[in-house]
Amino acid sequence: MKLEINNIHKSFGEKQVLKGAGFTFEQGKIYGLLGRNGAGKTTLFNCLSGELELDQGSKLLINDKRENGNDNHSEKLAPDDIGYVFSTPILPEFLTGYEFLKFFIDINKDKVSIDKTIDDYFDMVKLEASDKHRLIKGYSHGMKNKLQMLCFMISKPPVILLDEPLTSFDVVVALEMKKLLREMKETHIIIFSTHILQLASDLCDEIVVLSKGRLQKVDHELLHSRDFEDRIIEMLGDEGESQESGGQGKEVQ
Ligand SMILES: Nc1ncnc2c1ncn2[C@@H]1O[C@H](COP(=O)(O)OP(=O)(O)OP(=O)(O)O)[C@@H](O)[C@H]1O
Repeated sequence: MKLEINNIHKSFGEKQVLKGAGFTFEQGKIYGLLGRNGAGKTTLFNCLSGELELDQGSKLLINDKRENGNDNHSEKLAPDDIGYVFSTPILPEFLTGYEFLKFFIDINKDKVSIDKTIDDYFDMVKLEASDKHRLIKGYSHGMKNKLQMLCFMISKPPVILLDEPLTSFDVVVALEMKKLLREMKETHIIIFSTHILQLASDLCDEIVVLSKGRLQKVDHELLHSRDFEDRIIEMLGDEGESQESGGQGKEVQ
């Protein structure tokens, strides 16, 4: 399975944020999306999730399965294909975690593993028994993110977007979530935005930089090299070069 985005443009009034962003994201990998403040990472996620209309461009989900004699079956990315973990989680605060999850499981009955109970799901993200029956309103940011992650483990959308989620987790939970994401990547396309370079090099299989409205892949070799941070900072600071580069998934070495 692949997510192919082509020539995405998005402006707010006079401000052009995405200027022909293109890239192919593959199942089985965690992609780290890096970019300066205001580069357009959230805008890109909102365009992918359908929160925002594209001004121009396309987004296709390509399944590598044989259908009607064709090897690849591609279709427009639909909102249901996306699981979006917001940096500020949006959840019904007037319900308890347990009530919310029960409701979510009920409306996703067809997708739920029958061998799992609500408590099993809570155990998967290590949410304390005492917290399950508390109102979501009183949950910490990290606990709300965990609940969002649980929703995607239930509804299993093929593409998961995470907008700086791990920054709100304590070290123990962050480790658990990293483990979870590594397990989930086999069956999903996972893209997460972060400003923490250490986290990106530790967790991600590929790094993609959003600069001047376009996406650039960072050479895989660089990911675990000693020059990684210096090179990324150079790329993020090098506005002129990225504007000239064309950026349709261009690899930076
Ligand atoms: N709804 C909107 N209306 C007008 N301008 C917007 C809107 N959403 C985003 N922008 C502008 O688009 C640009 C990109 O914003 P975006 O939030 O996508 O950046 P970001 O890379 O996620 O930034 P950060 O790392 O600081 O979270 C910013 O200049 C922002 O002010």
